[in-house]
Order: sequence, then structure tokens, then C-alpha cells
Amino acid sequence: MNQDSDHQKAPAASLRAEGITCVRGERCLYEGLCFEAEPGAVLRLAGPNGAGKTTLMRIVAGLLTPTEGKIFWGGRDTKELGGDFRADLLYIGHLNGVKEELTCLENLRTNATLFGREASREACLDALKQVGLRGFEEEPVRFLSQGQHRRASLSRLYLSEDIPLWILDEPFTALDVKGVASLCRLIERHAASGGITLMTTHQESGLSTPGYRELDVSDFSPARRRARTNPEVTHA
Ligand SMILES: Nc1ncnc2c1ncn2[C@@H]1O[C@H](COP(=O)(O)OP(=O)(O)OP(=O)(O)O)[C@@H](O)[C@H]1O
Repeated sequence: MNQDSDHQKAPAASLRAEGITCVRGERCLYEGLCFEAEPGAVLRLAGPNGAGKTTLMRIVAGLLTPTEGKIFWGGRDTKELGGDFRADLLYIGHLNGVKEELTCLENLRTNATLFGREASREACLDALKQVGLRGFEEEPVRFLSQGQHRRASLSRLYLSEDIPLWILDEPFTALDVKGVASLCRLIERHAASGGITLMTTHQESGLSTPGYRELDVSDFSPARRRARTNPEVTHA
């Protein structure tokens, strides 16, 4: 656990997507997509490139409005919850979200401040140690390798174990074997304490937690739906 114990863990809530339809450009990615994730769930979004996994994570995080459908947190519409929902989630996109010109330590502290959270120097140093970046704390992020960039971004998780919902887009990309293993352990620990992780990855991670399951978003594509309702249609 991180040593910054000031943060109270928010009460566990469940996450539910109901009837999500999303049209991007000319294309309908999915229709009537639904899922429910209870406390302790690790839900991996699966599907081929372009199926709409990132899009769905952005919809859940409130960064994108679906064509139809709603997201519920603890049974309440996240649009109505607004800031109360945003305070309960941490979103790490595949673009890393770190400022190149800032050092690893400055990135962590600035990020915490942006989200209205306290993060002592000691807690930040500990988080950097957890991701193997001890010794790089004063290094501007632009001098780091791709995998170290990823680690700098993921170090935020170690300061966010009390945040109940993690949304992680391709968190394992560029990580070495040890980095993948320690991220798996962290996600498993988050789940064991009632947190929910919504994530996507194209690589097998070896995540092992009772709440792990997968949702293939392409199962909700219009072509698949048509094939289900009319079994004569065998291909998209
Ligand atoms: N801003 C946008 N405007 C229009 N279409 C977009 C936009 N962003 C993404 N798309 C389209 O939406 C579709 C889904 O993209 P998305 O990034 O969600 O897929 P993905 O399943 O995460 O793919 P990958 O596995 O390659 O990361 C793609 O066809 C993409 O071209």
C-alpha cells in the first residue's frame, strides 16, 4: 500500500453500461452494448483494432458522449453525478498523460494537485520506486525511454489505490516482463480491496483475480447483431 494514507477509500460501487450505441463518422461501432462490473471486477475490453475499445473507455470516463445509452455508477447516472463520479475514477490513456518537460517527480505532484489530492514528496518517491524509476525522479520525462515513460505514467496508480475505478488503455504497452508482472499484482490488489478496473490490452498479461472477465465489444457491432437475429447471415 502507498504510504500516503490521508485518502479515504471511497465506498465500493458498481459500474453499469446500459444500451450504449456509438456512431463515429459514418460507422456504427456498437448498438445496445451493456455490461456490469461489480466491486472487485477487472473487465478487459477485447476486440480487433478499430472495434471501439478506446472509444468505450472514453465514454465510460465521460470524455465522449455516446449516440445512445447511459453509464451508471452506484446506480446513478454518471452525467448527473458529474464531479462526484470524476473524483472516483482514474483514467490513463495510451498517450501516457505525462508532461515531457517536467521531471518524473514534478509530473506526479502536479497531477495530484490537478486532481485536488495531496501527495507528499515521500509518497511520490515511493510510487516511483514501485515502478522502478527511483533514481530518475529529477529526470525530465522527455529523456526517458518509451517503457520508462509508461512507468512514469503508471506511477500515478500507486498514489491512487483509494480511487475505486481505474480505466487503463493498453497499460502494458512498452513494459518489460517485470513491469507487466508488477502492474498485474497492483491491479489484483486493487480488485481485492473492492476496486474496479476497466482496461484494454492486446497482450496476454497473466492477470489472475477472481473478478477477471472479458467483454468483446465487437459482439455488439451491427453486423453481429444482425447475424444473431438472422442466423442465415454468416458474415459481416
Ligand atoms: N475522433 C474520431 N472521429 C471519427 N472517428 C473516430 C475518431 N476517433 C476514433 N474514430 C474511429 O472509431 C473507431 C474505433 O476507434 P477506437 O480507437 O475506439 O478503436 P480500438 O478498438 O481502441 O482500436 P485499437 O485496438 O486499434 O486501439 C475507429 O474506426 C476509428 O477510426
